[in-house]
Amino acid sequence: MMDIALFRLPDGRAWIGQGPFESFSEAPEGGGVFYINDFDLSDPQPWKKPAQLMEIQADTLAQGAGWNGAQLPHIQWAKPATEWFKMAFRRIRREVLSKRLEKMVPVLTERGTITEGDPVRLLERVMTAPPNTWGYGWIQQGKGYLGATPELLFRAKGNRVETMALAGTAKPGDQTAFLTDVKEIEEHEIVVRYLTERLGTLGVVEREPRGLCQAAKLLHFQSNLSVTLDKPIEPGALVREVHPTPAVGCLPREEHWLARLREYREQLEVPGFFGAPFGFIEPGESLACHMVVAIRGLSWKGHEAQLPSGCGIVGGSAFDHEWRELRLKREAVVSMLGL
Ligand SMILES: C=C(O[C@@H]1C=C(C(=O)O)C=C[C@H]1O)C(=O)O
Repeated sequence: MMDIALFRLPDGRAWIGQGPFESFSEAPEGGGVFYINDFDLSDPQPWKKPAQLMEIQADTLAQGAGWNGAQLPHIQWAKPATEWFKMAFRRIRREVLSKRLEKMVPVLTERGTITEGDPVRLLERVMTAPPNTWGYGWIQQGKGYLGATPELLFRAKGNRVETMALAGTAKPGDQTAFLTDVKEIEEHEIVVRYLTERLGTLGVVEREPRGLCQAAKLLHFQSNLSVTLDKPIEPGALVREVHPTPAVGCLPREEHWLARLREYREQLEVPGFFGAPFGFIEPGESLACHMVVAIRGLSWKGHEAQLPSGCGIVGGSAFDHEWRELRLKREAVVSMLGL
């Protein structure tokens, strides 16, 4: 099967690209190109232009993807162990309480075995994922990742850039308590402050009041921000400017702490796609660039599947609460993918 990239907007419009893909270091003119990288932005040529691009709908996906007889997968999940994560959690919390660090997002990965079928078929579920999410997928021979994320890194068109702070999590039933939860608000406002400062160097930033986002069985705080750029910036350069935000990274976003974050991610064997930017520039007249944060998804290599989830740790975080939040996030993915 050819390499495949997929991107779906919250309004349902979607595109599938079939390989071979040509790689570029800067977004090529004319759009119709995907941005695919890992969390560390290690690919210097992240813009991937497919040999063939098709705008698709949920019911025309199979035409674009060509299943070749692939069946829906069955995955047997193993319960994740607590030890390593607990150690990372304690160390991060200690750094936060000593006021050296404000926030960091460690990631726990549940692992599974694909006992039958092919995960490529899960693209169908990505196409019909709940509203308020962006679907993404990148599939190569024998490996890939896909998901539906509620988190926009930015949307850019001309000199106008829109973004959101999305952080702070609860179950929909816990809404009343959530709205006044000091720890969740702090976790969220750290991200707002970060984005305001970062984008403030590019133009005048406007912030909407903190609101709620309900996406796929979870509730988050969401604050929309926008900026009118003083001068144009290539979207790949804008990624480097803002990624990783403290919604999936750390604050301060200094090399010292980023190195520590990478260390935890390696120790916990977090798949590289998780928390990475994933994007698409619309073809034709529009040329709108959509860049999202690849969370709420799974990855696989051969018969091994990985299901990561992360949680922001601040001074007020308690292990049992965060452990539950990690589980809720993974359950939301499993349910969205119908696994
Ligand atoms: C890291 C994840 O989600 C991020 C972390 C959140 C939080 O800590 O409250 C909320 C939304 C996302 O920014 C995830 O879904 O795994």
